Amino acid sequence: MTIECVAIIGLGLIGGSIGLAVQEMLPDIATTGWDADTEVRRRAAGRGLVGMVCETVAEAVGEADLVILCVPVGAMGHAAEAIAPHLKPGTIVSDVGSSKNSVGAALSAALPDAVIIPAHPVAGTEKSGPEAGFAELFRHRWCIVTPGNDAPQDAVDAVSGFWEGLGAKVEVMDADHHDLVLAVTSHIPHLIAYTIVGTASDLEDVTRGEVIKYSAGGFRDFTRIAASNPTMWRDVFLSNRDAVLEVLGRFTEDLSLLQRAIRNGDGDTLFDLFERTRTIRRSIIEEGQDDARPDFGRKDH
Ligand SMILES: NC(=O)C1=CN([C@@H]2O[C@H](COP(=O)(O)OP(=O)(O)OC[C@H]3O[C@@H](n4cnc5c(N)ncnc54)[C@H](O)[C@@H]3O)[C@@H](O)[C@H]2O)C=CC1
Ligand SMILES: O=C(O)C(=O)Cc1ccc(O)cc1
Repeated sequence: MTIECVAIIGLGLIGGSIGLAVQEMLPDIATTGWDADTEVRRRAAGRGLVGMVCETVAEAVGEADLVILCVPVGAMGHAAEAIAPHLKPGTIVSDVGSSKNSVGAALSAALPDAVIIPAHPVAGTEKSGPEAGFAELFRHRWCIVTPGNDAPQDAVDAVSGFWEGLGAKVEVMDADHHDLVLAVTSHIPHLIAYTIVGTASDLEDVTRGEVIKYSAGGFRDFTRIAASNPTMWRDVFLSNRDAVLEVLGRFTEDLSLLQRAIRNGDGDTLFDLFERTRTIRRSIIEEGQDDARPDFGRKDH
């Protein structure tokens, strides 16, 4: 199955990065794009995020062999309904949503006859919008593909090959497992960051100026994550509710154990945990997965 034309719906950080990456790394594939926001379309055209920014969704997807929905998870169903009447037969529809179960269900409901191959590039930043995209975003990063049981293998291979062409490493997984893994590695860490930054800003005896002035590395790192797109992350937590609540339950139990250890002066419990967690950080650095920004995340950096 050859992909000659890709349509990107949603021209923000991820859609824009895909558009730039295809033009740079897969120049034989034509790119079209559309965004519901007129101003985003104008800025996307200005940056040349895709070969042609279209004024209608029909124009954007009509010739596409692959359509990739790059909108917030809560908007995937609407975007799928908008493209539905305009697809040519055999077009593959994919997405980049950070949660996969609910998105897969929304796409199947809106596009009962389409070939749907959901995917999630596990690469991003705290930034959003058409100015935030860059072509190298996916290089050396994982992209998880979550096809349904009846998905045609040639379409799975086409989507996997597409992501590999953008420099990503591909793993195929079922959507349930994806959602549990990402709850641990991405969704709960974001929730923790949002919480601690909120807690700091609510402390009555510590001024806002002091929080900013004395923000040592730890708090500063949390503020980067807590600056992430509110619409996108609201949708992630609402859509991956079950897995997030499952992992959050475990997390709060573990936090209570640490609370008790501190109260009891139990240094061994604290030390043993901190020693164990340090090895995880070392493994991430050895894997070359330590930063999402350009020029990072490579062993040769
Ligand atoms: N930001 C990140 O680091 C990552 C995000 N993702 C996923 O990628 C998707 C997009 O996220 P970003 O690019 O960061 O967001 P973004 O906010 O930068 O871009 C989303 C774009 O979608 C447009 N949009 C919203 N509803 C629409 C609709 N119904 N039809 C057409 N356009 C519509 C918005 O106008 C906006 O320009 C989300 O589902 C997110 O979960 C996946 C990996 C990383
Ligand atoms: O900026 C960061 O640290 C991220 O975690 C980016 C990110 C956000 C959402 C995803 O689904 C995947 C990656």
